[in-house]
This record gives sequence, C-alpha cells and structure tokens, in this order.
Amino acid sequence: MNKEVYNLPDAQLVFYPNFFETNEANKFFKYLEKNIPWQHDQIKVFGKIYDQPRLTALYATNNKPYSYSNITMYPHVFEGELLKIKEKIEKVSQLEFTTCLLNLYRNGKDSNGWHADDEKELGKFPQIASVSFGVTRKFKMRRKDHHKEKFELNLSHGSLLLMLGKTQAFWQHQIPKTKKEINERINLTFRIIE
Ligand SMILES: O=C(O)CCC(=O)C(=O)O
Ligand SMILES: [Fe+2]
Repeated sequence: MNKEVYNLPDAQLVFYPNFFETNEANKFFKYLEKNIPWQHDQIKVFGKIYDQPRLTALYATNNKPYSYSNITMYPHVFEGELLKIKEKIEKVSQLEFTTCLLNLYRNGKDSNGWHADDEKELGKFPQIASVSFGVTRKFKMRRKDHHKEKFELNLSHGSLLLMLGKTQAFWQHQIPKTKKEINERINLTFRIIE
C-alpha cells in the first residue's frame, strides 16, 4: 500500500492515497450515501444563522455529544459497514477511535471553512483519521500563527489521511468550494473523545 509521510513544522501527516481499493471504496460510498441519516444543521457565525454548507452525521461508541460552531451533535451507534471501516483504520493507525463525524459534500458549492479540530473534549493533541470517498477534493492547510505557511493534498476516492502529533494545535484545514461541476464526496473523520 502506498504511504506518504509529511513532516511539517509542528504537524505530522500520513497519507494513504489508495487505502481502500476502488471496488471496496465504491461499495462503501454507495452504502454510506444511502444508509447514513444525513442531517442538515444550521450554524451560527458572528450571531448570524446559516445553513451548514454540507450534510453531516455523528457516530460513536459512547453517547457523548460533540459540539463545534455552536452545534451540538448527538451520536448514533457505530454499526454495519461503518464499523468495518473503523476497525480497518484502527489497525493501521494503532489508535482506538470513539467518534466519527461524517460529512457529505453535495457538489462544489459545499465546503468546510478554516478550522482546527481542537475542541477540548478531543484532548490536548487530537489524533484524527480522515477517510474520503467520491470525488477528489482539495484539502488545504495553513499554520494558525502564520497563515502564509501552507500545505495541500488531494483527498482521493478511498484515501486515508492521518493527522497526528501536534497538527490540530498548530494548523488549520479546510475544504474550499470549487466552481467545477462535481459530484458528491463523503468524508469520515474519526476522533477520540476522552
Ligand atoms: O472533508 C474533509 O476532508 C475534512 C473534514 C473536516 O475537516 C472535519 O469534519 O473536521
Ligand atoms: Fe476538520
């Protein structure tokens, strides 16, 4: 399996571009698109209410809610194919995840703004595994204290990105909008809520 390691200043990324082979990735994409109870939340940014520019769902091994951008999400219990994906990434990452936030980007207008996954409940140095299915989207990173320091990757169908070490403490990431006419993408970010 191809493995790319990126040691950025205060961030460690490990990327497996073909973690799932194409047939398996196709099967997971179809399953998730159809079976996940996708929800469309509203977020509050500087006091104004907006539709979140993507659909989401939360799964966990416990019943601990997860809060970000003024949203509190309550988890479903891991089951079926999602549990298989979780087990496979736990084996390679040597981590045990409690929680998975799923994102469905319906087209190029859907996006995920600059943020770090650094909520208190994720601990001091959150370790995150991010699985992508569907169309390739650009994943951009920038240092929190120096926005000119940047990095980017294309997150392709069936890929796995591990964001390790101090990544969330020192860097932000985003999925920018694109003007291209593109199809759906599903992303799963596995996290550990202590
Ligand atoms: O869609 C992605 O690749 C990133 C998702 C993300 O950053 C998040 O859900 O926190
Ligand atoms: Fe994130």
